[in-house]
Parts: sequence; C-alpha cells; structure tokens
Amino acid sequence: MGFRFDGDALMPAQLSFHNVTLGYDRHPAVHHLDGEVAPGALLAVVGPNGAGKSTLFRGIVGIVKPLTGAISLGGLDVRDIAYLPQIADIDRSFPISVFDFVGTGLWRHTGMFGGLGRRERDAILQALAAVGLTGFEKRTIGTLSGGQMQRILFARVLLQDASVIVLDEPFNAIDAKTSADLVGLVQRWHTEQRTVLAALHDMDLVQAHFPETLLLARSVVAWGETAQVLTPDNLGRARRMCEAFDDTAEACAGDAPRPQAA
Ligand SMILES: Nc1ncnc2c1ncn2[C@@H]1O[C@H](COP(=O)(O)OP(=O)(O)OP(=O)(O)O)[C@@H](O)[C@H]1O
Repeated sequence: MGFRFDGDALMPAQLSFHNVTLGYDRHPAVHHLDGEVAPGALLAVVGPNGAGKSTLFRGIVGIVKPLTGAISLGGLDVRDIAYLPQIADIDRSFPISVFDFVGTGLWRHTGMFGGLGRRERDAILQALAAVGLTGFEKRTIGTLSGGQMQRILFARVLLQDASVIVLDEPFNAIDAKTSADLVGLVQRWHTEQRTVLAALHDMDLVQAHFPETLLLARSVVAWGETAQVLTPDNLGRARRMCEAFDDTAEACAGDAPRPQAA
C-alpha cells in the first residue's frame, strides 16, 4: 500500500498505481502510470480525446484489467467504488423505470434480487428528490433527456453511499443549471471526505472546483495542484503526445503481466 504525507501524519493512499499499463487486446491505452490518490481528494482527470481517461477509470473499477502493474484500492473491495459511466455507455433502450434504475445503486446492500423495503424505497425517492427528479419514478430511462439521464446517474451514485466515487464526464452536454446542481453534489461529497475522481473537458470548471488535476495523454503529462498542471505548456504537450500516439502499438517489451491487487 502507498503512503502520502499529509500535514504531520502519514496517510495511507486511497488509490495507488504501480507502473500500471491498461489497454485492449494487448494494445496499451494508458502507459506506466505511477501515483497515488489521497483519501478525500477531489481529482480532475483531463486530457484530449483518446487520452485514456475512461480506460483509467475502467481500470480502477475492474472492468479493464492491467496489462502490467497493479492498482491498489486502499483495502476497499472494487464493489465499494461508485462508478458513473459516460452516458453513451448506457443502453437506454433497456425497458427499466427510473425508480428501478436508481434502485440498482442499492444492490451492494440488498443483492441483485433482494426485495426493497420501506426504508430502501424512501432512500430512492430521497435520491431522486436530491437531483430534482421527483415525479419521474415511473418513466422509463429511454424517455429522459440527456440532462435528466445524467441526474439519475448521480441519484444512483448518491444511493451507493461510497467512499470512492469515479465520474466519467459527468457534466457533458448538460445545461448550466443542471451542471451547477451536479457540481454542488460533487462538492458535498468532497466535504463529506469522500474521494472523488472526475474525467472532465471543461477547464474553467476544473480550475473553479477541483484542487488537484491529473493531465493524461496516454501517460502522465503532469499531476498535482490544478494551477500548476493546467499550464499552456502542459496542455500543448498533452495534445502533441496524443496526436503522435500509435494506437496499434504493442505493450512495451519487457513488461510482464502482473495480477491486480484489490
Ligand atoms: N473497448 C475498447 N476497445 C478497444 N480500444 C478502445 C476501447 N475503448 C477505448 N479504446 C481506445 O483506447 C484509447 C483511449 O480511449 P479512452 O476512451 O480511454 O480515452 P478518453 O480520454 O476517455 O477519450 P474521450 O475524451 O474521447 O472520452 C483510444 O485510442 C480508444 O480508441
């Protein structure tokens, strides 16, 4: 487990990356990532299209296994991490009601086929109220607008009550009001000392709300305090690195697969 110095105490890291390479069919998409995320961090992950942000998040939640290296979760089970995927990754033709979809956030507690009692039903209604969607319970998810769908994804994360929350482009294609409401939820999670990672493209939003940033371009360009990371120099370097990347390259010679640590 990695450790990180915080004030005058040595704190175990919540997430540690040890020479992690992630990819698909042996073609790496994220290279040799080393670093740590402290408990309670609010970390923006930024980079051009194809930089590997979603791949990194899929690695953290165990959907993609490292080709090499290891990700350690600070003693958490991967099911204890709340994951908000990109909206495009959700099959919205699936005939499930808003109530039932949000209720899947309770599966960790109830089991997939566990019945919902009064307390669970109230929790779902409260989560829907918190994202401003009271009254939408019976609608099927396919009938929602993009912004409404994003809100119910947040409602599901709320219900999961997780100490680590991973949000993949949570504010894409939504209006200013929805974005402000959902940023408010992220700030609330931060004040509750949860560890929050979000992949983002809006640099103004990152500068305004995220103290720490990881700039990714298949490998780390910079990682640290947001103002130090988002310099024109670093952003230009990230763009050039992504443009130059060969998507068909094999994993580096000498990299031997290592099992993922939980
Ligand atoms: N399921 C997959 N199978 C094969 N290659 C993939 C898959 N998903 C992503 N890739 C490739 O991995 C690389 C990194 O993609 P990824 O989606 O992680 O980037 P990103 O930074 O999230 O991009 P964006 O900002 O466009 O969402 C890209 O070259 C992409 O084509």
